[in-house]
Amino acid sequence: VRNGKSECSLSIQTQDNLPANLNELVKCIVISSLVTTQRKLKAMSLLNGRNQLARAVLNPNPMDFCTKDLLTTTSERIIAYLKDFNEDQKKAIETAYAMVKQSPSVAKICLIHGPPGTGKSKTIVGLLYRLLTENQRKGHSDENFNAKIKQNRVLVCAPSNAAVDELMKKIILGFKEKCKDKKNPLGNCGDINLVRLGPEKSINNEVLKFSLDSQVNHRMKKDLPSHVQDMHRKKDSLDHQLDELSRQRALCRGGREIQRQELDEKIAKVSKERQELASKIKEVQGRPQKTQSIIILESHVICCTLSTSGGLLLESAFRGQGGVPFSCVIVDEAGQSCEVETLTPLIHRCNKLVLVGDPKQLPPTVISMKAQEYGYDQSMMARFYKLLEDNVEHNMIGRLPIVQLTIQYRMHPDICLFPSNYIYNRSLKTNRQTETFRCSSDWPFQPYLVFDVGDGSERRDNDSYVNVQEIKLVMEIIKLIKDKRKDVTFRNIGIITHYKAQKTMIQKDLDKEFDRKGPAEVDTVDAFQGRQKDCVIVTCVRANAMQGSIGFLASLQRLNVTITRAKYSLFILGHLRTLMQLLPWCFCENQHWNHLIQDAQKRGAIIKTCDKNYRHDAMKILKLKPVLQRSLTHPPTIAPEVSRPQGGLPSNKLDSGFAKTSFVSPLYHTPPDCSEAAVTSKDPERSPVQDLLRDPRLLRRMGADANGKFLRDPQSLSPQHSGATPPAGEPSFPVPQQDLGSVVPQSAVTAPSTHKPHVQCEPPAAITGERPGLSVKGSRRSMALCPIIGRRTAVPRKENFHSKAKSL
Ligand SMILES: Nc1ncnc2c1ncn2[C@@H]1O[C@H](COP(=O)(O)OP(=O)(O)OP(=O)(O)O)[C@@H](O)[C@H]1O
Repeated sequence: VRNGKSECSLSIQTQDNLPANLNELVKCIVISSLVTTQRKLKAMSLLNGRNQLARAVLNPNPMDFCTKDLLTTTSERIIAYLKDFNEDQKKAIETAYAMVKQSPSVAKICLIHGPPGTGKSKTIVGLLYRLLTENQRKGHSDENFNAKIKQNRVLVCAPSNAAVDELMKKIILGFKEKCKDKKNPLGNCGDINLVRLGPEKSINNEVLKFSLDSQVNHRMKKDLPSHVQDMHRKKDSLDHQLDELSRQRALCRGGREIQRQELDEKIAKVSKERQELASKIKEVQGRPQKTQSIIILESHVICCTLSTSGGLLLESAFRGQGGVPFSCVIVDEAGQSCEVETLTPLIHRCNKLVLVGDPKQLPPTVISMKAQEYGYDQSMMARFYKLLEDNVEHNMIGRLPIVQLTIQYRMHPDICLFPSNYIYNRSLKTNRQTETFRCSSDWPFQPYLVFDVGDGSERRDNDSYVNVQEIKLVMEIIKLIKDKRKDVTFRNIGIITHYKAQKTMIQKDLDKEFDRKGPAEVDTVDAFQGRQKDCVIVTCVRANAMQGSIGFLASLQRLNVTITRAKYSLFILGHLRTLMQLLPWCFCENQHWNHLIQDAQKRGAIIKTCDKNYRHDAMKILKLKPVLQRSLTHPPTIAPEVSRPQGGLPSNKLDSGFAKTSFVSPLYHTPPDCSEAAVTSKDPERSPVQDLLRDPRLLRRMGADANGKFLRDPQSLSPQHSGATPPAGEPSFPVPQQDLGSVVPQSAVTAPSTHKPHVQCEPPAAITGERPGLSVKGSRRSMALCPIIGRRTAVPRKENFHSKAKSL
């Protein structure tokens, strides 16, 4: 600090396009740190020499993955503990536990696949409990919590700080709750020792007291003589003074030159004093490295980002200790980290890797198209998953060696229905209690509706898009929700849009309407990954029936995250003709939205609307009169014991008198002036693939002859999911055909045209370089400066946890 100003020296090397004798000011922007990249490089270069898992990672075969058949003996106490878990979760815990208990020299990987809300974090906590408590009871050395080398130390990582912190909150709650003697806990987190590595500024306040730095500070201060403690207090006070002076300096604008100078001088003086004091403290109390190492060695669970696990801190703490420092490495959100990032914690030579995640949700964010071409945006978990699925398909193995979590605790069953059938091969079921809560009459709104905003049109806004009509409808819906439920707050409603310009405009309207106390949070789908809201409104924006391109909206993973965030109500707003248009030049582009819309159509969940009816049509989100209400998805079924296949409870049992209207009322008929926006499908029973097969160009591309006979396997172009929306009448969609007429009259139904002229088609997102929440131009600029961005900065997820975590 010189004259009250912070200065730093930089050495800049140029590629000779700047004159060497440049005397002008040069503006420098820090684009990114290379630390993470260096760690990834290090992990790759060390992989072969250090780790027996290397072969399994590079050239995996099914034997490298552990299966459910590994049996372990379980104590009464563990059996009692596991009562809180469902069967899948128990299997996952037992499988991973058995793997860790195998000889440390046997390299093995355990894959735990958990669709949205299926309790991945809960399962990790259960696994940690299983691993860390067994030995304590048997009087092993781990009972001594000061033991330098833990028998059972676990490294828990996730790709982002936010994800690590969210998981940590659950670990803390889980272990504190199960502490044997709460008044005399054996560790700093119930009966275990827990530490969070990483810079304090990136750690969530709720878990900050477990950070390595605060534990080091606490321990060092505690053991210090009183005069050093005084020095610490003095330093804290100088910090405080500096903050205050800087604040005054920032406010001192205009022509107050003398005052500014005085403040600058004071700041310089206090800074100098603080710096000298800090050096003195270091001198007298010694370096914190030793304390850091002790805390790390004493910890049972070490939590950090994948990148931090490759830092020098862990390496130096374990140097000279001998043996492998961890009994296993657990990676949460493994579907969201790049391969090389996932390699990082393996530098510690641990042979047991547990990957927990969902490759069917958003993959790692990689901006560079080139990097994407080389598969850099594919996670290790996704690669393993594909390989194992291929093995099953080719009968090389009988079943997938992946533990699947299949019971979800988040969504209303009507919301869960489509993702379960289409994305998760009909395997995702709703926990019965969750179903009862979600269908409760306390919640006055319908669970699942798709609004066809037929008169909406997209407008380019710089490098993004807006759709003003959809915004109008969003506002009508929000106003209605707010009107009906005064208790609905910012935390309860999420508005998801894929376009920055739309987000900004909605935010402005919300601020205006609700005086900045907006009842909803607006953001991109990427920001919502891992989070949930009571009600989610999706505005799709794209409405370009002439071109049909929907950009990055088309990705199945993005669609999946978009439609699986809501607990009670999901309202999707879009221009359905654009969304379901199957493009002749890119068969795959809109196929997923096409399926979603066809499914909604079969379930009678589509509401066609246009400008003059927005307010009126928004009312249709209200639940129906009890006598007329029925599940949109299923007739009543007898629920099996724990959970049952998708479909709401017969809502007439539960819904109360909030209703204003009914699905069979004329309200739901297409108003005459909306006919333009008819939802299109020639034959609702015909699958989109069948429709496409009529197009000779597509037939050729799919390897079929003019009669539609396949010359090669059409699977490569057909939806990759065997759970694709089945034709009406199949058991999973038992809505009778006549239901369709009550919402969208059959007469309005026409086929999506696959014969648009090629020249008018906009290139797909992959070509335009579109990125979620980024402007097109912005992303190109980023590509030039920063070829690869491995991680998005995630926003804390799972807001429902906050209230509990406050009591930590
Ligand atoms: N066996 C269970 N019994 C009761 N509730 C459960 C069970 N498993 C999970 N839950 C609840 O389901 C919710 C979601 O759990 P969790 O956060 O662990 O899921 P997740 O798979 O990590 O979610 P996400 O998809 O957001 O990553 C939590 O409120 C949790 O308490």
